[in-house]
Amino acid sequence: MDKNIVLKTEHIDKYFYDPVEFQVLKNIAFEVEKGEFLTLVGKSGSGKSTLLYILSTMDRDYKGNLIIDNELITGKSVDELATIRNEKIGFVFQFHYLLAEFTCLKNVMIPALKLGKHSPKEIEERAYEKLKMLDMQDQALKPANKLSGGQQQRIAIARALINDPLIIMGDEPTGNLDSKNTDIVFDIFKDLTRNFGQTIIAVTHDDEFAQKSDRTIEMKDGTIIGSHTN
Ligand SMILES: Nc1ncnc2c1ncn2[C@@H]1O[C@H](COP(=O)(O)OP(=O)(O)OP(=O)(O)O)[C@@H](O)[C@H]1O
Repeated sequence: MDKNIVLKTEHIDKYFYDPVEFQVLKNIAFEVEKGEFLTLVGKSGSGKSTLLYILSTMDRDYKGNLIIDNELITGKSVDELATIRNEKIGFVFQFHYLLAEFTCLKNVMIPALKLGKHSPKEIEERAYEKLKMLDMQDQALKPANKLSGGQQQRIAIARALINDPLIIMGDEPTGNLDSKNTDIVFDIFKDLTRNFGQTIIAVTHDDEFAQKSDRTIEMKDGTIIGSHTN
């Protein structure tokens, strides 16, 4: 098998017990290849966010297996998961959660400072590199809250890239953007997958965004009902 699989789920089931027992995910099994731009779609309540939470190693309470980078993630401790997450996963959310008073540069540096693998000077250089990739280097020293929504999302993408993650997970990454900025974010994701071998898994309600991605997994009532190569 010469496919380069970066993430795999095997028969993932998940239940919620409050207020009554309810199976939110049923037998979720799929693989994601390196460099793939994958979108997860489905009606509200179909289980997309619950699944993304598991894929991003933030939820440990499920049945089945999650494998990332050929390593079994299921069963690891909270601390082990935090390390794996910092090293291998970048996050882009609907709301960017930038620290408003901090400069853009500092915001981008934070996940690398937390990881503590490089000196602050090296991290600053890397942060400038990422800002440059996103054409945001001129904004580096501005406080994050002085930028437009679209610009702030680009800073959030630079922040997600700072530790050179294996996978970027997006939870409605364009949910708060107008169509022009949605297109910009889409083009950035496409460029990252095409030219930098980045893998992206994004939950979206935007059908057009999904149809332009490489592959769309469709969920309904906690199951995968389709996987379409676009
Ligand atoms: N903590 C929880 N306890 C109980 N039920 C929950 C919990 N979180 C989510 N659910 C239920 O699980 C189902 C799936 O929710 P989830 O948020 O994963 O759906 P979704 O597809 O991401 O929806 P949306 O598109 O609206 O974000 C829903 O019926 C929701 O009400």
